[in-house]
Amino acid sequence: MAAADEPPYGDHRRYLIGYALAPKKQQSFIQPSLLSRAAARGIDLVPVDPNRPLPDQGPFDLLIHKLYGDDWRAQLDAFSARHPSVPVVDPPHAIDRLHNRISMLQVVSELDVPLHAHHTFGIPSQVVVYDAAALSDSGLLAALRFPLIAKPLVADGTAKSHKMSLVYHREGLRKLRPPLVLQEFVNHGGVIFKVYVVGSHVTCVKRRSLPDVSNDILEDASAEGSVSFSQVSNLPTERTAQEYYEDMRLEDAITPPTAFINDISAGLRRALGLQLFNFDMIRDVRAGDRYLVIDINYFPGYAKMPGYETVLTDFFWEMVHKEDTAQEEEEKGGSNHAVVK
Ligand SMILES: Nc1ncnc2c1ncn2[C@@H]1O[C@H](COP(=O)(O)OP(=O)(O)OP(=O)(O)O)[C@@H](O)[C@H]1O
Ligand SMILES: O=P(O)(O)O[C@H]1[C@H](OP(=O)(O)O)[C@@H](OP(=O)(O)O)[C@@H](O)[C@@H](O)[C@@H]1OP(=O)(O)O
Ligand SMILES: [Mg+2]
Ligand SMILES: [Mg+2]
Repeated sequence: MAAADEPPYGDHRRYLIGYALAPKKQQSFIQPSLLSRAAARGIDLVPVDPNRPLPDQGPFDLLIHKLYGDDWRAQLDAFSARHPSVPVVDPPHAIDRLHNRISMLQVVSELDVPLHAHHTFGIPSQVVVYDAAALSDSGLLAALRFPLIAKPLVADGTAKSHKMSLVYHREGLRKLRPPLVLQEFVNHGGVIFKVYVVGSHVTCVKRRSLPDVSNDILEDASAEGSVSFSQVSNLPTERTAQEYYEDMRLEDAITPPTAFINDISAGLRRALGLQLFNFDMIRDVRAGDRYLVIDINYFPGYAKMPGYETVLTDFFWEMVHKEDTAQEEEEKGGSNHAVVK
């Protein structure tokens, strides 16, 4: 991999990267520190205007995006038809898979990853519920053990798609609004591992998560059947959570081995066909070194990743030079080139 300050092969041409991001994302991701880091390596980042024909903008050497909808999809198709050699990170059809919480995690179960001596991974048991009638279907629920976490089936970045409920008892299911996924809540010591993937780069950080659910809560028949939340910090059981966190030190949680995380990341990157994503992983307290992937997000909040400016700049640099190398080979009448689109 190229060092961060390696000169761009002595060529002084500049590269233009177009970004298409929602205003909130643009605000968090496009920091002056990223712009200057990239500029120092000959890369300029400019916003695209999604309301103007995309093929007429630029000319770009690379396009990155996190926008949804048919209009945007049509824009990207038109762009790729006009500029077939310009990489679009990432392909919309590959991103789509992350918009459904079943297809999102299905890929984890199918991963082809080398075996690690002590560490294993998987996903929590879960079922999809399409209508309210299914919520009282005992056959459907037989496969699951309470507590459950109910998540909207669709994960499309809307506030609604982040609204979840922790369900302690069967009665708690009545308030829920399908379509949703019922997933077993797995006690994990209140720490989540967020693994950020940027092409071949992988960074794992620890974050606070929901506290473990005690047997007392599960056995308390008078307690609420469910509580809803959309941000862990906004839990209704805030006091309890706060007390819990006082006893828990994030630094004490042991990060899973790097090789293990890297292998899962590489497997996911290959299987998903995506370059920019993160996934959330928890360690099942019942099962030693068993880890469960619970969520995968497209183009997450990279600005929260330590050293994100360098990591992203390296990635951009590789992407635009990959294209150069491929073009040179084509001009030489050489081999087929693999462009990530
Ligand atoms: N099966 C589970 N067992 C235990 N805790 C869970 C489980 N699933 C989710 N959580 C907790 O709930 C939080 C939210 O769940 P999840 O990550 O699926 O939601 P999200 O809205 O997609 O999050 P993000 O903001 O990362 O996109 C997790 O960060 C974790 O703290
Ligand atoms: O808000 P941030 O920038 O930090 O990023 C969050 C991102 O929101 P944004 O894309 O609107 O910005 C979320 O995307 P949507 O599901 O809502 O599409 C999701 O990917 C979170 O997991 C990210 O947080 P992280 O996982 O990195 O902690
Ligand atoms: Mg998550
Ligand atoms: Mg998510």
